[in-house]
Amino acid sequence: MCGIVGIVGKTSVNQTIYDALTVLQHRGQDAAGIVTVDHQAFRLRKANGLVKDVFEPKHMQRLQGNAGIGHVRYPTAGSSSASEAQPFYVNSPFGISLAHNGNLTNTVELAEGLVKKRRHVNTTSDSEVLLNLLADELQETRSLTLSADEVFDAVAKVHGQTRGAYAVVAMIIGQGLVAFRDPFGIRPLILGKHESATGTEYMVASESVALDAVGFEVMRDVAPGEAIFVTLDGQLFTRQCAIDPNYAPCIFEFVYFARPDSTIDKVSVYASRVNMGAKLGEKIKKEWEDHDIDVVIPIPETSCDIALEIARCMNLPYRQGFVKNRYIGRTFIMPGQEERIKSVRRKLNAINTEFKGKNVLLVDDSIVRGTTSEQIIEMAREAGANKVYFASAAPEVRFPNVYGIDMPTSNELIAYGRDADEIANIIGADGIIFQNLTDLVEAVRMENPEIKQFDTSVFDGHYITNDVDQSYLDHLTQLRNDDAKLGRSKDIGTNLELHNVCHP
Ligand SMILES: O=P(O)(O)OC[C@H]1O[C@H](OP(=O)(O)OP(=O)(O)O)[C@H](O)[C@@H]1O
Ligand SMILES: NC(=O)CC[C@H](N)C(=O)O
Ligand SMILES: [Mg+2]
Repeated sequence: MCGIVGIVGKTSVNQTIYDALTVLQHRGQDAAGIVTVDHQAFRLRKANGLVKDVFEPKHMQRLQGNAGIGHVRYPTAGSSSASEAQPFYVNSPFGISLAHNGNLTNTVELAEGLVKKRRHVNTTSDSEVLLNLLADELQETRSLTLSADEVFDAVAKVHGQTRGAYAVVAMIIGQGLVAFRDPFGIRPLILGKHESATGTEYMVASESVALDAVGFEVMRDVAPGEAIFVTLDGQLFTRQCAIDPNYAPCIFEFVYFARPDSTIDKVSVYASRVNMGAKLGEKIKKEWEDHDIDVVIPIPETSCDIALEIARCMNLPYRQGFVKNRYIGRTFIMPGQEERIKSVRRKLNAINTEFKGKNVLLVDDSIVRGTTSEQIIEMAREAGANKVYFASAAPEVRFPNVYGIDMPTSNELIAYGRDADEIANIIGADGIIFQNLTDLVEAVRMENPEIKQFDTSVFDGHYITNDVDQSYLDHLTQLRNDDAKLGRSKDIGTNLELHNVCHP
């Protein structure tokens, strides 16, 4: 789940993009990049690492210009090499740079098509394919100055060919900023503005929190299928570019990915999590009528708001029994299972007094691979808990994700082919309870009933783009299982590296 940002400002945008990326860091910890437009040249800095480590003062100085885009990466395609960090660049037409959140499901077919058009894609990244596709459509225009309609026609043609999830920002030299969202709006994208002394500045970002952090005011969500074009002198154009847009945002954004202080598609992520807590609390009361739970304890950080509501609903005390090391990032989006396992104990530590002799209900937003729950239950027992129950605010995750969350194989999912008792057994819980899918959907929809459906594929195997079959999933397994990823990581550095050219 990557984070993207794009700004057309009236003064230098480097610091604003940097600041926006720091509050989108929870969406991708592997790599970061910024491109700015400095007169007729792109300035680029991208590398592996966190935002604070990637951009040193010397890089920031080079990132001159009043317009730019930025990206934080959590890889779901290709390798994790720095050369596959984003934004990507292509020199024709005009010079285009692009950053993408999501994952295409027909990358192979699109890449083959590009080869036939004599376009070269140098990496295994789906985002570089997407950039070349956009470039190829823009190439059809003949004018030196693009009109908004020419840009929108190109986006419409991109929609016509691509399948999967994509929220995109792209910068075209001499022309402006383009942003668009796939026809299902699977990944989030929001538009904002800032009235400066010299005119209106526009910004698009993955989450509203990025706008808040840099003093931009939210205008609205970019609609599924819609495109935004902001000229370099600050004129805003918008158009629906999909033939049949069909709102179906990814429900996992609300469960886990997004920050609670963001609003996505008019849904407060925080409020939706509180609703998840209320629904799950009711279910626990109903199904475990004679429970002997003494205390509710969240597994920081994402589940805290959910657990607090469960405790309120069940009339039980809520205690922060685990302390989170604030310097360790999110474990789920770390690249390898070994690192994820090690990081749970580095990240969370128990306060023994909160567990000693008690029957505790541990709450998490979700159980995916079971990496966290298994170790946390062990820690609760080591801390002296009597019984350890477990509640998950999301239903059992049984199907791979193909839209920008890196869980490509069923086998790695703890709930795959197992019922609740078997899962409880493996993670060592005395009892386990999962949210119902209908309750989860309702918890989010309560905040915006206009959303009629969500992508819930990880729970029910129904892939909203209707193009995902078993052979595609098998292909994905082959491509992205841990061994394959490890193999590819050895290639790091062998790609043509068209980035970080430094003029001292
Ligand atoms: O079953 P698993 O494969 O372990 O995945 C689920 C866990 O991973 C996430 O936490 P993470 O540490 O990534 O982030 P957080 O601090 O935002 O909760 C999520 O909140 C669950 O705790
Ligand atoms: N999580 C994402 O949005 C990933 C974007 C893109 N597919 C990549 O791997 O870089
Ligand atoms: Mg967590």
